[in-house]
Amino acid sequence: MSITVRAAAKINLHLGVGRAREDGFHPLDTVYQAIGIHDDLTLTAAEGLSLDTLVADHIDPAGVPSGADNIVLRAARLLAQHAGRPAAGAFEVRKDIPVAGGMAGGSADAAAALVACDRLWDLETPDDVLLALAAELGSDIPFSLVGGTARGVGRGEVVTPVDDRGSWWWVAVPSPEGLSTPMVYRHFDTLRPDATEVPASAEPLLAALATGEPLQLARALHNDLQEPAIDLRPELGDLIVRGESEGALRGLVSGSGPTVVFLCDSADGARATAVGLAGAGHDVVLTATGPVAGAHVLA
Ligand SMILES: C[C@@](CO)(OP(=O)(O)O)[C@H](O)COP(=O)(O)OP(=O)(O)OC[C@H]1O[C@@H](n2ccc(N)nc2=O)[C@H](O)[C@@H]1O
Ligand SMILES: Nc1ncnc2c1ncn2[C@@H]1O[C@H](COP(=O)(O)OP(=O)(O)O)[C@@H](O)[C@H]1O
Repeated sequence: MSITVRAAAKINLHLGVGRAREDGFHPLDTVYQAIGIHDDLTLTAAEGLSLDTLVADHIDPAGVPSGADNIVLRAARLLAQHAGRPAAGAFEVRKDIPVAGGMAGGSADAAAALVACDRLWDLETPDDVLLALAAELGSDIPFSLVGGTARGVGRGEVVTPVDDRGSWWWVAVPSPEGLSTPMVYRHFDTLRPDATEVPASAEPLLAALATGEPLQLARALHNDLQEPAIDLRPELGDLIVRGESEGALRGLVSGSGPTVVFLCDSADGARATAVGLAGAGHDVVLTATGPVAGAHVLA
């Protein structure tokens, strides 16, 4: 018996970051959107626990831990422990989400693992319990379960779906080398010693989202981690300028980077931007729409 669960990449349309809390995490006011770049996880009944990872051509397999450090196995163990049963099953993960790219690929896999184990092991875990286990594993993981477009507060783990009237076209350009999330947050602390306790509010972004107008959304996009990410990787600034000159409405670093996403006005606009960026020498250029669903079982 086996089950396949699909989980999506996320981008942050708004990422307001406040001064670090005593526990080291930063208070956030963020708006996540799940977009159509996916990892698919298949779990097959087996006695032991195992993991096989297959990656798309644009992903370096060396970046994905193969053993107990993989967040898929950590998620399976956490749910098994909670349910008081052994963690058992053979996982196969097909990755298309850039690794260490600011698109929450690991979080998507963890959310998919929680959903797959819950089904295969017949646990019927209540949603609030699954969300709490997800938050224990990582700040972005509750959103990977929920999907769509949602506001995240706290350290990003307290997630509420929001009104989104649009169907938005995105072009995503990953970098060959990932960027460490803790490193980018630490660099934020260095560059912004004056950061306020309360992060920049997501309200203007939410108002733009509700209009369904790409130009309004383009104007409202905001990411407090963009400055530290560009300071660590100056070429990201050049990439944003290039994409905007190829017709995108606005370019933005995705989360902690280094993936850069471009909002386009239409399918044609996205195609033209993608062709322009490929012509400028970017080997990997992905096109996607959002919002899409959170972790869900494929029929
Ligand atoms: C920056 C964001 C924006 O959505 O995403 P990515 O760019 O990584 O995808 C998230 O805040 C990443 O969330 P996630 O990757 O789940 O982080 P966690 O595993 O919980 O934490 C990893 C590390 O990031 C830092 N961290 C994370 C969240 C937060 N609100 N403040 C932090 O300072 C801490 O150093 C923490 O030890
Ligand atoms: N299943 C997984 N997929 C990707 N990365 C994983 C996975 N499990 C653990 N990791 C580790 O998590 C780190 C962050 O990965 P990822 O979630 O892709 O990036 P980001 O936090 O930038 O969104 C990776 O560098 C890798 O060491």
